[in-house]
Amino acid sequence: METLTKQKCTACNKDAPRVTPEEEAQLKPQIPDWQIVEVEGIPHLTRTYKFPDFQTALNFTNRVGEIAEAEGHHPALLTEWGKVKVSWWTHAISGLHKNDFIMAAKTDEIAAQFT
Ligand SMILES: C[C@H](O)[C@H](O)[C@H]1CNC2=NC(N)=NC(=O)C2=N1
Repeated sequence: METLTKQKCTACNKDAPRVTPEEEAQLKPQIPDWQIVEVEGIPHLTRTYKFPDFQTALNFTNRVGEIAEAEGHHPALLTEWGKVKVSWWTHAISGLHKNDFIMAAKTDEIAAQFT
């Protein structure tokens, strides 16, 4: 099974396929520090990263924004002093798509550059 970080997002519309439980079980081990949480009935992939200060948190936020723009797939970002909460889900299908797993893995790659 291909590494998530090497994959690109696909354009999503309302008919895009949600990840199946089997796919989720196969993909989730590549993003072990992420949680799947339901928000208003919609599953989100979410993780909170810690940073030494606000400026570093903001720099990370902007880097995640850059890859979101590059991939055409966007997160929810809550940037606070010393931490950033990142959530990925696919609005078009009100659920989780493979794109969300790809972007969570790419988010981890960016975070690794801040350690
Ligand atoms: C037109 C534009 O490509 C779409 O609205 C994209 C933008 N980014 C997106 N990001 C996410 N997370 N879900 C979407 O459904 C989505 N749709």
